[in-house]
Amino acid sequence: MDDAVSVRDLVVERGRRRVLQGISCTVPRGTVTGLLGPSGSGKTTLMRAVVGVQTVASGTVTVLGRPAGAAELRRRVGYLTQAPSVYADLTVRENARYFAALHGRDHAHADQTVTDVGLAGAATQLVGNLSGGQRSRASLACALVGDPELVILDEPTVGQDPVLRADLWARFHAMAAAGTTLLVSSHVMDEAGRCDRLLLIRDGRLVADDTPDAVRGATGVDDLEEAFLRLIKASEQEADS
Ligand SMILES: Nc1ncnc2c1ncn2[C@@H]1O[C@H](COP(=O)(O)OP(=O)(O)OP(=O)(O)O)[C@@H](O)[C@H]1O
Repeated sequence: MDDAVSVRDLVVERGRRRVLQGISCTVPRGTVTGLLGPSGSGKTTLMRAVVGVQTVASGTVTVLGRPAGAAELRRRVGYLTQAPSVYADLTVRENARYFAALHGRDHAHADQTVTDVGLAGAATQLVGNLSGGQRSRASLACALVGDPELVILDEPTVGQDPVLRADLWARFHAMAAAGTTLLVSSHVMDEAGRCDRLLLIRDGRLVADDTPDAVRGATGVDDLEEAFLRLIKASEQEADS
């Protein structure tokens, strides 16, 4: 099976609104797949459905060959939410070691993961005293420390400076090269070009599911932001006709 995630005809309603309107897409194994779209387009909702914590109205979500949310997937899927999920009264290192222990990993592995997200210099600081960007990276370390086969990252680079963002993307690609599958959301279009594949959603509908080069080729423009605008206009014209 080549796809880590397969979504078919997914419909999700939240607060009586239909926020995913029949999405079908796949995330191939060993890739960094970008999930892009404007604020409120449904990125987090789709990620929640993949993790298995979102009630769905209809459709199917298959993750690593099992229904999303199956108990056996818990150790195989890592999820970074937008709200950092770390203990404020523990240090970065203590947080990483705690989550590592839950996955049967040792201290050395936890400390390496802290270094991998660029937090070696803050390892002994209490998470409650960190900046927002640092806290987000501490949370990332805890999501990655169990070496999940599938990693779902909701806007992992928000609040990071350009050098750190580049480092994190290099890290994501190294993980993919080693066989991990990553689904990474962003509403920063300049990050789209860093992905192997792109899923573009708008108003709960999929507008593109392709490689960055194929998106450029289909629209005839090099700039991915402009390419997405063209795809959105084309999809709106299709919907109106
Ligand atoms: N708990 C909720 N109850 C009702 N509606 C919700 C709830 N959470 C999200 N929504 C709505 O669902 C839609 C999709 O939200 P979602 O968080 O998936 O978007 P997003 O693309 O991740 O946005 P952002 O980039 O701002 O994080 C939005 O219109 C939002 O207002």
